[in-house]
Amino acid sequence: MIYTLTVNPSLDYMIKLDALRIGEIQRTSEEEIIYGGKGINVSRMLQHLGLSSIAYGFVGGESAQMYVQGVIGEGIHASFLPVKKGFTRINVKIFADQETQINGQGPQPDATELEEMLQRLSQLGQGDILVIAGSMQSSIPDTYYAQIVRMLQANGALCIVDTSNAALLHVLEEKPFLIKPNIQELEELFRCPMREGILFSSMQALQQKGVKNVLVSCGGDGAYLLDEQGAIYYGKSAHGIVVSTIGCGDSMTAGFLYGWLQHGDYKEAFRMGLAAGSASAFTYGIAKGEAVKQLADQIEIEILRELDKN
Ligand SMILES: Nc1ncnc2c1ncn2[C@@H]1O[C@H](COP(=O)(O)OP(=O)(O)O)[C@@H](O)[C@H]1O
Ligand SMILES: O=P(O)(O)OC[C@H]1O[C@](O)(COP(=O)(O)O)[C@@H](O)[C@@H]1O
Repeated sequence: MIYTLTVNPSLDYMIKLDALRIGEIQRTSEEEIIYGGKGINVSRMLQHLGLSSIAYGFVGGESAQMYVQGVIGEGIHASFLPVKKGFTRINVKIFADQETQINGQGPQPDATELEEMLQRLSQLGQGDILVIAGSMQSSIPDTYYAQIVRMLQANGALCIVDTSNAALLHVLEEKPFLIKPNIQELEELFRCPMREGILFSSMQALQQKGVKNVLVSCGGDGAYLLDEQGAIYYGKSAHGIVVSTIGCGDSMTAGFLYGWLQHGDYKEAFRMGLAAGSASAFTYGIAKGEAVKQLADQIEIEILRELDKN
């Protein structure tokens, strides 16, 4: 079974403005609430591609009910733990001449609540896949994701992680199956701009720590994959009219997982990841499965380095 974990889900309040004018009272021209958060977006894209998953996470306060009902209403299997302190955050996504995002803090799980989640996750084992995605609230130790990956991999489950900064650094030590930083997150991690040569050596440094596959997304510039056999691929994004880039990374993670489960091949997984990311860029929200499959044929992938023969 596939599981996703979103420790800090969000009601994504998507609003359209002609232009964003700081310091003024403005009225929206369109508005919508999307039940967001990185893991949930992964579950949603998997569902659109025909794969079911169970979404775990923490919710809190009065916004929790709206969130959980919204997610379940979409047919996503959700099992969220209530947190006493704080409320499920509302992330404001402004579409004007540019995209602006203001992400909230979210509910603060305490030690007992964090332990309860670990108990729940400890049931996963051989044949299960957990996708952990998103940032963590300040009450959660930086080592929490690493602790989860250690426990699950010892049980025989496979882990995919999309996070950044200290949480990502700790996770690397546990050698997950896949990480998917974007280029900015990689630059933050290595504290330097990622020109091509540096990018490859950085991806290899991450793999030397034990991560099997490193997928680095670069927005409209496509993505790079270093697979577990040492091959490096570059894939271009598809061309189209960009509507919203929110959820592109999550779509890419889901597409990659889908492609890998379908074909057992990293290049095909990469193709589906790129197609899913771009399809969501051309959609307001997470793209439908049909749109992803149509784009997959147009995705061009270059092999930059062949497989390691040793
Ligand atoms: N402007 C865009 N045009 C086409 N495809 C895009 C665009 N932005 C993102 N994508 C696709 O989605 C993938 C993930 O996007 P990215 O913005 O790098 O992720 P994240 O949301 O994690 O920052 C990219 O590698 C690309 O395939
Ligand atoms: O957990 P974080 O890093 O605060 O991000 C949460 C936000 O990320 C999203 O999942 C979108 O993520 P991506 O654009 O990186 O795919 C939003 O739905 C949500 O508001």
